[in-house]
Amino acid sequence: MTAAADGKPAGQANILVRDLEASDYNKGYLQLLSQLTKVGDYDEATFKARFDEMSKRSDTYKVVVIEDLDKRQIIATATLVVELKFIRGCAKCGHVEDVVVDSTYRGLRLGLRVIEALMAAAQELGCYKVILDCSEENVPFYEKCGLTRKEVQMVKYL
Ligand SMILES: CC(=O)SCCNC(=O)CCNC(=O)[C@H](O)C(C)(C)COP(=O)(O)OP(=O)(O)OC[C@H]1O[C@@H](n2cnc3c(N)ncnc32)[C@H](O)[C@@H]1OP(=O)(O)O
Repeated sequence: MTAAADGKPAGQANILVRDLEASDYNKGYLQLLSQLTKVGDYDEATFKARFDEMSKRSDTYKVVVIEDLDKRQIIATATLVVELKFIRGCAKCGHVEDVVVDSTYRGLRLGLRVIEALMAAAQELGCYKVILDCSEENVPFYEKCGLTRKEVQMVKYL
């Protein structure tokens, strides 16, 4: 991705779609996530410990990122969590979480790219469906990604 002088992206992207790496702590991964929600204040060792826990469960967690190779910056991410079920012959259900594209890179189909990557991973991992919760305003985006509206979300914070 070449960025124009005003900071807005322009031209063809020099990007890489790949799995999250521990070194992405230093490429703005948490700053990107903070554009989605509160991340909290913690150091690199804490990030690395959580990264290692997730890496050990690679059949359960898949975190996809897009790196701007010129800036060495993480500009998009999404996470797949695979739930093991007893129903449907011990099926697996994929949950998409924590989808965010850096505000200066939105509208460049990078959101679509991370969702496509997760859908491919969900298929490879044997999920029979993929579900997610989102705001009303993001429904058109997910419809463009091939999902359809179903049921409602409920929550209780603990
Ligand atoms: C499960 C969850 O995590 S839900 C949380 C989702 N994340 C957020 O709300 C964080 C803030 N928002 C963002 O990071 C981004 O706006 C995202 C992730 C929602 C979308 O990423 P982008 O890279 O901007 O979207 P992208 O360019 O891939 O859009 C794909 C298509 O959806 C359309 N689209 C994207 N957002 C919207 C929208 N809000 N309303 C209507 N259409 C939209 C685009 O126009 C495009 O259509 P096209 O194929 O006809 O060109």
